[in-house]
Amino acid sequence: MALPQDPRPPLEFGGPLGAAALLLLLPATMFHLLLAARSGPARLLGPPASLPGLEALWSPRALLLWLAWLGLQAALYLLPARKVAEGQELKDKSRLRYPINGFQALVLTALLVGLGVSAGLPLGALPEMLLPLAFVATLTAFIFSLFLYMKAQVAPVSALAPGGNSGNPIYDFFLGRELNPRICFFDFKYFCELRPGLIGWVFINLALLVKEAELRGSPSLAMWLVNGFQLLYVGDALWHEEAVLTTMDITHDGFGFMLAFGDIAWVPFTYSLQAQFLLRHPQPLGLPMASAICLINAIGYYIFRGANSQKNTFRKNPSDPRVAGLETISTATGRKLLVSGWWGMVRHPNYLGDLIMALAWSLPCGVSHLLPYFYLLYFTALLVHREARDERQCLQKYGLAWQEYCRRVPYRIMPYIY
Ligand SMILES: NC(=O)C1=CN([C@@H]2O[C@H](COP(=O)(O)OP(=O)(O)OC[C@H]3O[C@@H](n4cnc5c(N)ncnc54)[C@H](OP(=O)(O)O)[C@@H]3O)[C@@H](O)[C@H]2O)C=CC1
Ligand SMILES: CC(C)=CCC[C@@H](C)[C@H]1CC=C2C3=C(CC[C@@]21C)[C@@]1(C)CC[C@H](O)C(C)(C)[C@@H]1CC3
Repeated sequence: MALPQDPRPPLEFGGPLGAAALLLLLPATMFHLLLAARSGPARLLGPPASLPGLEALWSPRALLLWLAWLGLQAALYLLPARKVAEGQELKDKSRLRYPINGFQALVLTALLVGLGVSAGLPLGALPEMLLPLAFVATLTAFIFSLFLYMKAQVAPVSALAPGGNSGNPIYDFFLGRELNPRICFFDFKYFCELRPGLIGWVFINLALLVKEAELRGSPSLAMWLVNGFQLLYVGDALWHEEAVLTTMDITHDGFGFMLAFGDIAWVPFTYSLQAQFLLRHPQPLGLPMASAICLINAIGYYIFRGANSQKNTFRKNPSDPRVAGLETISTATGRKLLVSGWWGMVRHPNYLGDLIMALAWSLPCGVSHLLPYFYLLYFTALLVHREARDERQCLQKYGLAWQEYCRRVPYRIMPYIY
């Protein structure tokens, strides 16, 4: 493994051509999945049974609902927070401050939706609006990314992200130029990463469950499992909201189309694919199988949470008794790397746990269709690519110490396999 010599970051995602292709491919894939999930054959591969006209995509009601949703989440973000956390140190040695009130936003949204439903709000009508909602979310992502691109023109150089400033407008629009774009205390990237899309995902799932109950008398066991597992995942992310401040997205990546579209459109409309599939393709699921799937999800969650918490605790305070006994290697930066505990098993144990959970989310959908396994396939590709990006950055940051870590912990994600 050679240490990188060139201080300019290499172009990622296939450079400008790859970025241009992804700008079209990502929204096209999302619409393909939405259409496939509602079609009889539910084919992942191959063209959808029919293409929607503009009237199926455009709806003023969907636009209003979407704007109200964004407004509500922005208002909840601005409410007084139980804690204000500091982010990682920036290039100019300053630290940004972030409100920790994401879980509170989830609970308040649930209360408001509950009140709305008891006042007659037809939650079961939401599944019929998914297509136009996804359309306005995509439009919003394009317009918002354009705003972010222009905002970066007037940002100081110290506010720019390490990548995303190649000079090629398509590449930079896709990757994002500014690291932490914000207006006053309102941080756009942090807000989008955890609020409208992630919370929206849970309520889309819930609406699909309600619709299934309307259609068939009660929700199926498979639908309960998918809703429960994904609610646990989102609730966990918001409960441990502060931990997102050390992820690659916040500390390294600029905020451009990739993350804006990913956060506000891709996450709610493609991560709810299993529940969308189950609404139109009910699957029988017995208790023994359901228990086995719950066990798989629990194992995945145990590894995911254990690994993420161990690293966060260690990064916050290496002398914390929960991590003080773990073996470490020193690096030239003064920071240490864990080489025992979860991080001594593979170099990305948190990815392993996340992938096991992804499998558990698809299994309730049976094995008759490939479509509900899209998340598992896409997520494997995303994490393998993300792992390679992270390794490159760590090698640059930690040099020989990282090489020593790779020697001591040879597997990346899956022990003895990868
Ligand atoms: N559901 C989804 O769509 C997605 C979920 N995720 C999940 O998000 C979570 C966060 O992932 P991500 O941001 O990619 O990265 P990680 O949380 O894995 O963080 C990687 C960083 O951890 C630090 N690190 C690496 N090895 C060690 C070690 N041995 N000891 C101490 N520190 C170490 C390094 O940063 P430093 O040394 O600077 O602290 C490295 O850059 C994961 O659980 C992932 O599965 C991610 C993407 C999408
Ligand atoms: C294909 C495409 C548009 C890619 C963009 C990728 C984004 C969808 C993901 C990048 C990193 C993410 C994270 C989460 C959701 C998906 C995105 C935005 C996350 C918020 C999910 C919940 C986890 O607990 C998490 C907080 C660790 C996680 C952070 C990274």
